[in-house]
Amino acid sequence: MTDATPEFRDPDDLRRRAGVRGDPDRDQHFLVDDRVLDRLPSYLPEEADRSHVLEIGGGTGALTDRLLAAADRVTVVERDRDLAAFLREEFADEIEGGRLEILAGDALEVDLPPFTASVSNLPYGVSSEISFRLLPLGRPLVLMFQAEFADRMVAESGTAEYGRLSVSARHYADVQVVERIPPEAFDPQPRVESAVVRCAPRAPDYEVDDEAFFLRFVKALFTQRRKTVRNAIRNTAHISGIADADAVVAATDEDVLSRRPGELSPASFAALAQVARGASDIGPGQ
Ligand SMILES: C[S@@+](CC[C@H](N)C(=O)[O-])C[C@H]1O[C@@H](n2cnc3c(N)ncnc32)[C@H](O)[C@@H]1O
Repeated sequence: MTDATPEFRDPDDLRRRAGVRGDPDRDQHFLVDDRVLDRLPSYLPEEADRSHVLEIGGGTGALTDRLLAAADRVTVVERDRDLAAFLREEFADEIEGGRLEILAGDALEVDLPPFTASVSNLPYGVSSEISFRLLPLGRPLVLMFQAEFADRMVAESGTAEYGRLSVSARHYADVQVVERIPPEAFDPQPRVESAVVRCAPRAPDYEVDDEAFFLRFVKALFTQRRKTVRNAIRNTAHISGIADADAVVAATDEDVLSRRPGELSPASFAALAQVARGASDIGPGQ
């Protein structure tokens, strides 16, 4: 599996052999900086199970090559049929040896295999949807995002970047920006800086009986981020499904009600959601 001095395929050679330039309109920004490519697998938590690593968006395979050296098995999901066909040809030996599988299809739709970890340079247009497909599965993830998205994901309460994304991601994992990547590391270059986020799964330090309600409630309150929590609860009852918003307000401390949603920690949101769930008109499991 691992080699003391592994020789990896050159990213420029891969693109030449694939005969593609990369289409930004199809979220195709290929990593061409070898040092960045080398580092990505190393950001997995040390204890991560590397027996089956999932890569979303294989492109021309520069990262796939590194993942094959770091993992026992790799599955790649690639939506572009031509790129998927190229990967099958380029990595025919690895596929033949049972160490690599290429799934041609949309990562939002394909059945994902039971992977143990994922390292992916994500298609930025669907970063959020893919992340929230992966995070609930409770596996370690190393994901490349637009830096602005990554900053919102890891933001702490009380900061301008803190929002629904920060609370929802932290519900599933400890999240941390491990490296910022300049546009020059890609070809074609994205317009903005990128960042790598490590997601280490763990149970949250609070209890929620109804996860779907909790996430919907967080989403609802952040649609009113400039309002007080009191008004946000009242104004968004139709989104969160609360039948009696006044009862939720009456059961909540003034200290919480007078703050803005962006000032509440994830645990405070969870406590509030537990109260609100009791006053919601949606039956369990719905
Ligand atoms: C940012 S590129 C990364 C390519 C390669 N892993 C690299 O690092 O050079 C994203 C890749 O995802 C593919 N892609 C775009 N949307 C996708 C989707 N919904 N599902 C799966 N792959 C997708 C693109 O064709 C592209 O190859």
